[in-house]
Amino acid sequence: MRWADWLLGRGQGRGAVKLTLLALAVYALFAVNVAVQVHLGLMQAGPGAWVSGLSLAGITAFYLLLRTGLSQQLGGDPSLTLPQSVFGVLITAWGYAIDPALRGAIIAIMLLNLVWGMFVLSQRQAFGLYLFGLAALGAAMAWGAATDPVRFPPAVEALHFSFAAILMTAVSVLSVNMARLRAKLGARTADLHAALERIQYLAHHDELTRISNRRHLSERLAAEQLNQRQSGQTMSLVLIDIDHFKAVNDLHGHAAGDAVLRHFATALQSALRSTDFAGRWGGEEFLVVTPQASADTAAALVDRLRAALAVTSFDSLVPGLRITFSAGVAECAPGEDLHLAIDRADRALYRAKLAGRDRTVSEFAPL
Ligand SMILES: Nc1nc2c(ncn2[C@@H]2O[C@H](COP(=O)(O)OP(=O)(O)OP(=O)(O)O)[C@@H](O)[C@H]2O)c(=O)[nH]1
Repeated sequence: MRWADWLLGRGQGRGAVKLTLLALAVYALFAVNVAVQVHLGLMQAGPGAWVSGLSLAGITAFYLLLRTGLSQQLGGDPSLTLPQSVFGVLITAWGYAIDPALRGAIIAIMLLNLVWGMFVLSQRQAFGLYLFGLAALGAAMAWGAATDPVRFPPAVEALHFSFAAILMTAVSVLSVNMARLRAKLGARTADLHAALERIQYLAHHDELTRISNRRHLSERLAAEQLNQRQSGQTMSLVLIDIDHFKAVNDLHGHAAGDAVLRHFATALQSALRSTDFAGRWGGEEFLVVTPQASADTAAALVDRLRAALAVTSFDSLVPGLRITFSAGVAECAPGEDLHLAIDRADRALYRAKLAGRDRTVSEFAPL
């Protein structure tokens, strides 16, 4: 709805603008009430106009700060809930001090000031606002009773203050409890977000090497195949298998084997171009996908990895340990069944192993 957008804006602070408009409506009705009181001779015109005018001007200023987004630049809480509540308390206490005709409504208005921040203020802020409201009302009543005991009979003021204190304390207990609940809920939501992020991470990554797992690779591969259909270009797949890895485990222990896998995955990631992606296909086997690349381009990537691995030292794990790998490269034509291409890469890898390991073999699609 366009007029609603104009009134409330479209940004993040829409909720706060809405609440401030509600406050503006309350103060406008309050001003109408004051005007009726003045008309009936129950209140003096001067103080009535001052209270209504200042409260409307103040809340309008808050509305403009929120609606124009200026409140976001002021730092602190962009909804300006605490300043608005403090303003409400001050204007209420001051209005009472200049004309006690507001006596009938004063407690209700003070309570409204406390309730206003219930869904935003922290426990400390809610408690502080309560003390401030009590002090401001007490000061207005005490000042009136001391300076004008005819219009502010001390006994009546004391009685009203004690009613206000009881009700404001009760509302403040509710408000502080609400803030505590909100804080708990916030912490729980943050925990859930963190858990969800962790689950999403684990769903896509191999826990040991921190690179993509087989599930994520398969998803990306399927997406890449769609791109490939549109571009009509060949992509290549490379299956890589670390040579004699069982011996690493058997001779140096499973922990050393794990560390070798992590080192290997890191070296593999650094050898990739920005468009390539790789992951752990299973055990000591890795799959590299090179979009828009021929088998020769993919083999060049494998050469880079072999060169990087040749200068990678595993001495910190096992002194003198050398790691080599075998690779099978297969081109995948647009629209070709991915499984067939992976099978071809697997066959090429097998041939590389048979031929003596530490080498790359390419297998091309049958014509
Ligand atoms: N440390 C460790 N070892 C693993 C992991 N996954 C698989 N392996 C081991 O990897 C080894 C694979 O051995 P094989 O399939 O016999 O192959 P290989 O010894 O590498 O020999 P070739 O592939 O023929 O060169 C097995 O000993 C598995 O236990 C892992 O996550 N951590």
